[in-house]
Amino acid sequence: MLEKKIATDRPLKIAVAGGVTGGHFYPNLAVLEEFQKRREIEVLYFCVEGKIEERVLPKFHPEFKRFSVRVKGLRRPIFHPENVLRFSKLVLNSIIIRRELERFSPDFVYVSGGYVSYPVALAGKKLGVPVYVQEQNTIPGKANVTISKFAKKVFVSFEECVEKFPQEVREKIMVTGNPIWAREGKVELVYPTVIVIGGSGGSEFLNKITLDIAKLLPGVHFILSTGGKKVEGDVPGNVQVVDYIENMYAYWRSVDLAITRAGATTISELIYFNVPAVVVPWEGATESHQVVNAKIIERKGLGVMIKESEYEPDKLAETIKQLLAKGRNFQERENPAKRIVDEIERDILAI
Ligand SMILES: CC(=O)N[C@H]1[C@@H](OP(=O)(O)OP(=O)(O)OC[C@H]2O[C@@H](n3ccc(=O)[nH]c3=O)[C@H](O)[C@@H]2O)O[C@H](CO)[C@@H](O)[C@@H]1O
Repeated sequence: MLEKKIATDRPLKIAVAGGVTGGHFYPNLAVLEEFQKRREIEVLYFCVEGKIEERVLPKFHPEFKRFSVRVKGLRRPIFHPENVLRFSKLVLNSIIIRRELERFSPDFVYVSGGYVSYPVALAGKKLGVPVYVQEQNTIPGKANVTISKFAKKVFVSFEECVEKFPQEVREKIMVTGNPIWAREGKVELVYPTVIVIGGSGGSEFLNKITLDIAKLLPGVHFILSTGGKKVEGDVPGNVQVVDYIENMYAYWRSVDLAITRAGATTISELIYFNVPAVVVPWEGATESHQVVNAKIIERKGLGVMIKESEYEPDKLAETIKQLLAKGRNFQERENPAKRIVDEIERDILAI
């Protein structure tokens, strides 16, 4: 089928969904900013009420239109009684989303998972515009697998993700890497500084081990992002506690080491900015995907994975000393956002 191509001299209209957690949201921001470097764009971002995208977007991109949906994801296991109400709300929201999308009339839809991605992608399909879906993890989320069946292209971050999609969609998959939100900038820090990031929502476990380790390593400065989670216990003088860091790209470039959970986007950022790391996967994540993610850091020789059950303060302090002694080989790679934007432009623009 010969598709109508879009003229390059008018703004591109992009409908976007993906958020709730930073792991889904920041890769979208990276792609939108890459488009913005190249041409004028108009964006309608479908946010989930009260979540990260609703908070961060207006600060960095007040020019983007936003539409907030009040929704909660379905509970696992799927036959949970509360899901009856949640499912009805999803249906109602789907109708509202479709109406908003028609009104905006996008050139294409771009989604990255999380619970509004599916209704937005489906509405895009019904409207007859191309739908693109991006997966951050090694194991794809259920919504993304469903969307992949009618998507024009599927962008994945890791090679091992391809075989997790049904056979019939594999030819639409491109292994691009996970787009990185990498604006310009660095921060001035004392040497050595270790940053602790428990994903976008923080981690009580990482909060706890930071306090232990900081006592054992008084000469090391720690920055602990709690994601708003409580820090229990006395905070030593060498630990700086913050609720959330809005300019992570500047910190990734400037720290000497990171201690993190193994969310896919965090892992991709560690690799992109080449940050030595101790990675402690959250083992409750769906299908233990964080353990799979964490192993990538080991394979790349960038750091070590420690499981919660294997944690011993003295051993971890020793590992940190060794990684710090090795130093940092700062190096930025090509941003996967470029490959994704190149591909979409080739598809839809009359160039
Ligand atoms: C609990 C949960 O559902 N976790 C999932 C979620 O996690 P989560 O949102 O925690 O995902 P990631 O760890 O992958 O990404 C966190 C993002 O937030 C940013 N950040 C974090 C702290 C901070 O202070 N400032 C800041 O900007 C990081 O730089 C990164 O861009 O999405 C990931 C990607 O789909 C999944 O792999 C995770 O398993």
